[in-house]
Amino acid sequence: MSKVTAYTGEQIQKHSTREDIWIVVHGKVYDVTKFLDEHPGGEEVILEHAGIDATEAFEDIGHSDDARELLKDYFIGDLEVEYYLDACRPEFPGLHSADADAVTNMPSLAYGCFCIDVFRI
Ligand code: HEM
Repeated sequence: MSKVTAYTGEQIQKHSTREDIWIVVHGKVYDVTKFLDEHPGGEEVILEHAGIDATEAFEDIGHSDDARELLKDYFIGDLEVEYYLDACRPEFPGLHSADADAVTNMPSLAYGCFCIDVFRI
């Protein structure tokens, strides 16, 4: 099985233009450059989340199961563990500790620091 690449917040933030745009949803990184034109909700809302975590916006809209399936086509890797948690990286808001996915979908802990505080909440 091939290893999934994990990207840091800094790496992801470099891809924040219309020509090269990555976003993060539930700890997974997506290259949505080719999807921008096709997004039924328009490109503007995706551009607003260029290079950052779009989980909250994605969920607030209440995307369909089809939309969630579609995400898979654009998957390029995981968000590195240390960027998962707001507490660790306030400048790159990751998943919130209350989000069960943050724990269940967490990639290998081998990727750098881990913020233990989340489990105390
Ligand atoms: C790669 C990420 C995304 C994918 C694959 C995606 C996919 C879709 C799809 C398939 C729809 C049609 C309705 C549905 O099936 O739910 C949709 C609608 C929409 N999406 Fe996204 N979306 C993404 C990211 C976002 C983000 C980050 C926002 C930020 C707010 C957003 C906002 C919207 C809005 C406003 C609509 C229109 C809803 C409506 O007019 O009924 N989407 N999206």
